[in-house]
Amino acid sequence: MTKTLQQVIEQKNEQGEKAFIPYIMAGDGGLTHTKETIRYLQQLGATAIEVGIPFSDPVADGPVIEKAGLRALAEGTNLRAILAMLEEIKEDVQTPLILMTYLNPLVHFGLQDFVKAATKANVKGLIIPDMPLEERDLIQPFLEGTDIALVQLVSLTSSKMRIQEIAEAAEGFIYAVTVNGTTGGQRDFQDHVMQHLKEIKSSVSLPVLAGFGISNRQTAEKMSEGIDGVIVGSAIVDALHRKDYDTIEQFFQKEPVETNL
Ligand SMILES: O=P(O)(O)OC[C@@H](O)[C@@H](O)c1c[nH]c2ccccc12
Repeated sequence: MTKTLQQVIEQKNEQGEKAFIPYIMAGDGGLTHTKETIRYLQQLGATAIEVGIPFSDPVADGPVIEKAGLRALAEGTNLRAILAMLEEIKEDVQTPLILMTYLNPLVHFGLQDFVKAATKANVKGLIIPDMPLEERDLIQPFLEGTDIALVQLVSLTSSKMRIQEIAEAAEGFIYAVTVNGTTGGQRDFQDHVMQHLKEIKSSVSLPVLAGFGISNRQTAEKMSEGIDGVIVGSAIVDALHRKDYDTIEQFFQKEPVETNL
């Protein structure tokens, strides 16, 4: 039996390392490129990889990811093709894959069919930012008995009570959103963000990872103090688009690797 997303993150932490989850947009540069990118990030030592499904109305996304999504859609990328591609490479990919998608493409695909296809493609986690906790029964019944974790987001404005509610339902890890707003950009984090992250960490048993606005190694290290790791999206998506691999590799401890990119 392969490890769950939560186990993989916990194992990383037990080794004294923070989890690092890069986000990529499926189909940006074409699906063959996405395939190679997944292999590359696995080789670099990503703890898991968050794979974004392009969508025309990405309400939580800032300009970098929105544009990447539009490029992917212009390439003709769709959910079915992405799942087929992931199934094709599943034998070579041990790094857990987390799909990040808005609800609309899933409903369009059919939720039950989607879960079946995602299970076949060995997907280990799911982030649906426009599906509030209260609506999770839309998909949760189909996820029972699979090892796909439905990851929940906690925001800066979530109350203690809300954090508790979310923590009870959450799986995999808690995604602590570090800004009020959309993905991307280089931010000056306020001190209270660190405090907020530590509070979340002290009130939940799942691993806590922070994401939104982390654009370099230094910020990644600072944000992960006292919690279990970070997620970086826009900085990775932008660097991949510019073929700037040094920027990507700065986030990893490891030596540079051979790549077909
Ligand atoms: O791009 P940033 O600021 O590094 O943030 C991570 C983020 O991109 C990724 O996790 C993500 C992309 N789209 C999302 C929508 C909602 C929640 C999270 C996401």
